[in-house]
Amino acid sequence: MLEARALRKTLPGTSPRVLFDDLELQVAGGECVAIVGESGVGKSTLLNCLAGLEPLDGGHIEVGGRRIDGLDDDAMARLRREAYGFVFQAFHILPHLTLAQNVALPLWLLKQDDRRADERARSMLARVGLHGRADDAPHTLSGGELQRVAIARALVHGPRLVLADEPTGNLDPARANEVLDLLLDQLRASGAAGVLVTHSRMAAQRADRVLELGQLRLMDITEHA
Ligand SMILES: Nc1ncnc2c1ncn2[C@@H]1O[C@H](COP(=O)(O)OP(=O)(O)OP(=O)(O)O)[C@@H](O)[C@H]1O
Repeated sequence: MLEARALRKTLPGTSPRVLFDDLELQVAGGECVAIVGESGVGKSTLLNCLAGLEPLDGGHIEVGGRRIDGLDDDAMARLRREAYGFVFQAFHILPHLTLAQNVALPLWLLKQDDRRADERARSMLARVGLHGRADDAPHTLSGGELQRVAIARALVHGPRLVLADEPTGNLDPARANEVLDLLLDQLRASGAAGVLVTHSRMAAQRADRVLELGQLRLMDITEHA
């Protein structure tokens, strides 16, 4: 589902710094890998490169069989809308929209019929345990509940790849566990590939594989995580 080969990224500046070189990453559909590593090592930058939001110096990336390198900005933006789901620590839930409207956003961007988008958003909210809250405003929800909304929104359009950056960073351990269970269940059910960047050992251990970014590559540390 995700194939990244020979990725190279250098940070520009007066003294350019190589963040990764000859980096390989393959993630199958329904599989979730965690990426860990010291602060500043380049985890979020790698996620941005996988999303086509930051340029690479070399290598190639395929998502659902489509190469993303070489796509122009419009084609990349389209592919991102269709094939990607994003979950971030800060939720990015829009305060003036209801929960159902927030979850329906990816479907609106794909120009789906409003009524059908609303139905799918509501059914997705029910799947993440927020049945009956679809017409509520985001400010009435707790942090854990908001992260459930973010997961519903990331998956509502059936993406092939879900990128999550510290999705449990601001939640207490019990809530973090629940949110992770939900994310992993939904990934497996939908057959999407998941890449989860995290500092949390607990979160990393829940993934199918744990990869550490260090010395410019990803190393499989699943056995030691
Ligand atoms: N736009 C940019 N221009 C220059 N340097 C940047 C830019 N964005 C990030 N960096 C640098 O790139 C390095 C990697 O940052 P990145 O956020 O990817 O690390 P990280 O591993 O995700 O860190 P953390 O775990 O602290 O979030 C850092 O040294 C950071 O200062």
